[in-house]
Order: sequence, then structure tokens, then C-alpha cells
Amino acid sequence: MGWVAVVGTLVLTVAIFLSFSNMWAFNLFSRRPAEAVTTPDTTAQDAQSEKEQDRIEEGETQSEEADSPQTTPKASASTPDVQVPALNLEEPQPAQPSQPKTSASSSSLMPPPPRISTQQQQRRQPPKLSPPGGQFLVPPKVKSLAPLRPPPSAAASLRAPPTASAGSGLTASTLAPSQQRPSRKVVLEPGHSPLDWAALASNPQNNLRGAGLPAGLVRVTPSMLKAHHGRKGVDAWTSYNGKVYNITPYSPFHPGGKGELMRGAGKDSEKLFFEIHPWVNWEGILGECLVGILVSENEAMATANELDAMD
Ligand code: HEM
Repeated sequence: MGWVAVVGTLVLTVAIFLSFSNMWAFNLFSRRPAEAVTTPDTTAQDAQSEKEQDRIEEGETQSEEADSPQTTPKASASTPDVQVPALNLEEPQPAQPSQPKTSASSSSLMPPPPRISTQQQQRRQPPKLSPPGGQFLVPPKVKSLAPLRPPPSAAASLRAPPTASAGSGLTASTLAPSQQRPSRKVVLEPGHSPLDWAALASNPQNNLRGAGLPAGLVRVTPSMLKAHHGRKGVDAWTSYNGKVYNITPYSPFHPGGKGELMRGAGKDSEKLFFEIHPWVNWEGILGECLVGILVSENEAMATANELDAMD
């Protein structure tokens, strides 16, 4: 019986020894128990040794993983130090009145927009286009020393330069109405308007060239032209651009009067005509009054000699 007690004591001793040895081995190869064993007053040297130990263990693990890369990842016995709260979307999280309201807890929520005062709101509003009085803006007045005029047209460049006839170098068309020369138009007799003349000239039955003339154009010498002075029942001829016209039928229709028109009778009126009204279409008005062409006395004499020689 005593022998059995001795054996039992030995077995118990061996068991206790084995249990202690297991704890030591577990502490040596396991991390969690080592941390658990680590006391809060662990020095920095102990922490350094632990890090080195961790690096060794990780190296060993990596080498083992490299040797057998297809093995399943091994679970680690370590647990995270930070407790992650479990979120439940279905059940609202109960309020935690125990937690104090700190800036850290409120930082997770967006702060409410700051209140804007009425003056700030008025300042933030876009500017109004109309003045507060409701009156429309008046465009600024342009103070121009020169009178406003339209830009010069293309026809202005084609006009003749101002002549000295106006004295100051200005023509009647460029002067203001108050500064222009008074009109020298005359009051025409009834039935002698420009339209009446146009109707008369458009009728081919009216012989506007004059009586006793050949059908064709007449070779008019300066002496012949001079002989048609328009007095004593003689028609008035005038030359323009090398052609001779009978102006007698047109005299009662001339807006400037018969007297003005007769200033060109028996001579060339091209210069006079252009001095007064260069814009007037001579050919368009007096086309049916064309007598012939102006030739020199020598040309007319030579032509007469040629005709006599032919006879
Ligand atoms: C040859 C000598 C001529 C003289 C001296 C003369 C003179 C005048 C004068 C002083 C006026 C008035 C201008 C004014 O103040 O408004 C006038 C107007 C006029 N004359 Fe003559 N003229 C002559 C020949 C002609 C001829 C041959 C024609 C026709 C082909 C003609 C057609 C006109 C026309 C149409 C007007 C009106 C112009 C307008 O309303 O702007 N004149 N003329």
C-alpha cells in the first residue's frame, strides 16, 4: 500500500512537471500567451525583443509559405486591439448617453450650415439689372463736337472733288439746307412737267429734231451751230459731247427755265451743263432731239468736195 502511494506521488509529480513544461513551451511558441504574460510595466527593451521575435516568427512563416505556397492560410491567434463595433442596419443603435459629447464623436457627422443673416443674404444675391427705383437706365449721351453723319458711301468716292464754284470749296450737296444756294427752278406751265416731256419724247410720231432736216444725222459745222441761235423763229441747237441737239422743243420743259437753257444755244454747252447739274442724264432727256454730229469747217468742206467730185 505504501509502495502504491509512492508511485502515485511520482506520477503526480511527473504530471505537474509536464504541465509546467507545456506552459513554458506554449509561452515560447505562442504569441497570445506571451502578450498575456507581458505585464504593463514592460520596458522598451522587452518590446524590442518582442518585435525581433515577431520578425523571426514572420520570417519563418513566410519561408514555410514559400516552401508550400498552396497551403491554406493559417489562422492567427492574435486578436485586434481595437474593438470594432458591430453595426446592425435593421435595428437602430440605441443612444449612448454615457458617452460625453466630444469633438471626436461629433466630427463623424456633418455640421449644420451656418446661419446667414439677412444682410449677408442680401449681399449674396446677384446684382439686379434694373435700379431699385424701377427706372430704366438711360444710355449715356455722346458728346460729339462734330454733327453725326452716316459713313461715306461707295458712291462718295466716285464723286468729283469739290470745285471752287462754291467759293468755300463746298458743293451744294455737302452744305446744310440753310447754307445751300436758293433753288433757281422755275414754275413750269401746266402740261410741261418732266413726265409730260417723257411722254412726248417717247412718241416716235413727234419730230423733235426740227423741220426740213434729212432722215439721217446731219454733219453740223460750228457755223451751222452758231446759226441756230433760237431767235426769230430759228431753232436753237447746242452741242454736247460731239453731238448736236435741237433744244427748242425742250425749252418749255426745262426746270431751270427757257432763259437758262438758251444760254447754250448756238454753241457747245457741255461745260455749262456740268457746272450746274452734272447729275442730269442729258442723253436720256434729249435723245430724240439729236440733229447730227459736230464736224469742223474743213471736214465739212472736204466732204462737200468729195460729194461734188462724185457727181
Ligand atoms: C445748257 C444750258 C443750261 C443751263 C444754263 C441750265 C440751267 C439750269 C438751272 C439754273 C437749273 C435749276 C437748278 C436749281 O437751282 O435747281 C436747271 C435745272 C435743270 N436742268 Fe438745266 N440748264 C441747261 C441745260 C439743260 C439741259 C440741256 C437739260 C436737259 C438735258 C437740262 C435739264 C435740267 C433738269 C432736269 C433740271 C432740274 C434738275 C434738278 O431738279 O435737280 N438743263 N438747269
